[in-house]
Amino acid sequence: MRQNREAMPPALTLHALTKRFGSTLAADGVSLSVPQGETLALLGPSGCGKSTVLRCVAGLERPDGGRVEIGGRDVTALPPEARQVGLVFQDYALFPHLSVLGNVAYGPRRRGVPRAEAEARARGALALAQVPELEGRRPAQLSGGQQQRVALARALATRSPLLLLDEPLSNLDERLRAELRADLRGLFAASGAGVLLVTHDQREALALAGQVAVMRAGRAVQQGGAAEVFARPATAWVAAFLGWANVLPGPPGQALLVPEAALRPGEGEPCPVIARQPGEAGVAVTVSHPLGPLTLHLSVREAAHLEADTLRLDVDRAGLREVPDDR
Ligand SMILES: Nc1ncnc2c1ncn2[C@@H]1O[C@H](COP(=O)(O)OP(=O)(O)OP(=O)(O)O)[C@@H](O)[C@H]1O
Repeated sequence: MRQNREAMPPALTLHALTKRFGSTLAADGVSLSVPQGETLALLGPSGCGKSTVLRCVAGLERPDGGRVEIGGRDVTALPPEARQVGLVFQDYALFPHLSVLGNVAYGPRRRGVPRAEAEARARGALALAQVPELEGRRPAQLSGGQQQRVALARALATRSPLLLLDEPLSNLDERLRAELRADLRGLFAASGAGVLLVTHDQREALALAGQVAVMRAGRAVQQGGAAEVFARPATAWVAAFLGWANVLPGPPGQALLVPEAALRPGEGEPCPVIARQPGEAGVAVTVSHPLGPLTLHLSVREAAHLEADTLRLDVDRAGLREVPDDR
């Protein structure tokens, strides 16, 4: 199976995709690839161009330059309906006058699949999204989380080789988001589709995607395996965006990345504690260290090392990395 997949063209390839809105360069030569059956998260702060890239892939925006290939086919000039993609946006956009089953069967029906077959596919997709019991309801009779599952089922029912999701969990409360996040990865795998997922949420990217592309001001600044990108950010800006607490000034033009794994509380010289914040499983403390202010999370047991207003802290210098400071 795996060999077959590798021999197949990627689900999606972008070559130097560029899109302007007036003087805003929303996408600035973005190149990336989503292998068959894999999920790539497009991750970046608000306004960096994530949705623009996704909309160009879907055919909802026309790029000013570059090429979009889906399954090895150049679709740059094709209208959305000819592109074979399943779309899930943050506002669901279900048809209010159709039942859930009608909504989910709509895609295959439009592609000429006979009604019985389209409804069978829709039921299969609703089962995958774990809401088969909702098929007779109208969208107005669904909760936000249910609507989002139906929107996912609708995208799955198209059996498109590429699914595009724009902040699919952002309208849900924290509990529902955690619940659906846990299901999505399995759902993506079961679909076999390539998935391009837009999110500004680092945790969501890490939980859902094997691959990550970090975007900043229209450009894809770092791409790779999700764990690798999080563990080895290429620049200070990427590290800070990914939530690294300790990005310290380095030699001119450089920053020093200090992973928490390089910090040894309870060893070394006493350092003054300059801030402390209770967390879920212990306490986050910031100490003044000769390298700069360092923040670390202490378990309840490690917090025993805190003495009055100091913490002994040793830094394993072998674990530090210098990267360009592009902040
Ligand atoms: N239709 C449009 N007309 C003019 N400018 C636009 C349009 N769509 C997007 N932009 C601009 O292009 C840039 C990228 O927007 P985009 O929506 O792609 O960012 P994003 O990363 O998806 O942001 P968010 O996370 O806030 O949704 C922004 O500066 C935005 O204001």
